Amino acid sequence: MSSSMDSVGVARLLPGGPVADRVLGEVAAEVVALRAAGVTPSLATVLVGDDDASAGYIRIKQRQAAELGFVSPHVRLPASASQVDLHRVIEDFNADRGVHGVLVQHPVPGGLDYGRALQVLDPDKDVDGMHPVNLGRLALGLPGPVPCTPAGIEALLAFHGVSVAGREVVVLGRGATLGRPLAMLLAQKRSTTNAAVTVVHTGVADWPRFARRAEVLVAAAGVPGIVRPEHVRPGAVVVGGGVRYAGRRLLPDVDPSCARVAGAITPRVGGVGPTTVAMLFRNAVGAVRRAVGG
Ligand SMILES: Nc1nc2c(c(=O)[nH]1)N[C@@H](CN(C=O)c1ccc(C(=O)N[C@@H](CCC(=O)O)C(=O)O)cc1)CN2
Repeated sequence: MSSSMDSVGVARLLPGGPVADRVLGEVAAEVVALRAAGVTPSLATVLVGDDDASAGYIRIKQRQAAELGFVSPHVRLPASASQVDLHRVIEDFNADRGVHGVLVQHPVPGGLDYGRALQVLDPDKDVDGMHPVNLGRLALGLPGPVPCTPAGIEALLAFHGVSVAGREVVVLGRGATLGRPLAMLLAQKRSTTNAAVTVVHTGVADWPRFARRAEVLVAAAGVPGIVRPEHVRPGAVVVGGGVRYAGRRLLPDVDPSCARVAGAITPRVGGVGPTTVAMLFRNAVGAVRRAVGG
């Protein structure tokens, strides 16, 4: 771990931008090599409904795909689409040998089941690492796509020299997209992981007791402002992973005043978010490699 545990005052910032730039640079080099070998990487995107924030993220991903040299077919379904409509789109992309990766933006409108839709997706084309087969691989430490935000957090900590090996990491939140996969990831036996991980959730009345123990505290609750300075061990590393959206406005779990107590902290904007998009493309290029047998 860095010297952050020794100093209390104004926390060192842990931006995600440079981490994303590095990962995207590696992906870009791979895309050049794939194209030189006659392979055109393809990442399909699916958006259901009219959620502004989701439409914005799809635009970001489409733009990034084009910059990196991916083709990126897109299907937008109306909010009135049925589960069967959504499954049909996914099945069509599954069957298309020219499409290497598929992402379904979440959340999907109420009435649709994102988890069921993921089960229809070919696990080899699952660039979000959220198919049960891929979460199973993560649980067993087998190679495969890792959910983007957890993978981004691991990369962000490693990039900034925050070692979690042998450290007490507390993940506040147990959701399928962040808390649970992150806990599995950080507990793995690798140089950038190997942590002593505790998962606690806001249904545990005494969750602050666990949070205050953490040398690295990851907020993954999706409850705006829930993590406050009194929940942070002085000098700890605080990672803001969880967010909730009010329209397009992002409401993070971590109150900015935590920077007074933490040794290091991700910024409210430009922290974990950019690494999420970068990891999507790392997974996407992995899907291309699997498809072409590389
Ligand atoms: N299929 C998926 N759906 C969703 C995912 C995902 O990984 N796969 N994650 C989020 C949304 N998301 C990407 O899809 C995403 C969220 C936030 C950011 C980001 O960079 N945010 C900025 C803040 C911008 C602001 O203030 O509004 C930041 O953190 O600096 C990128 C991607 C849910 N859906």
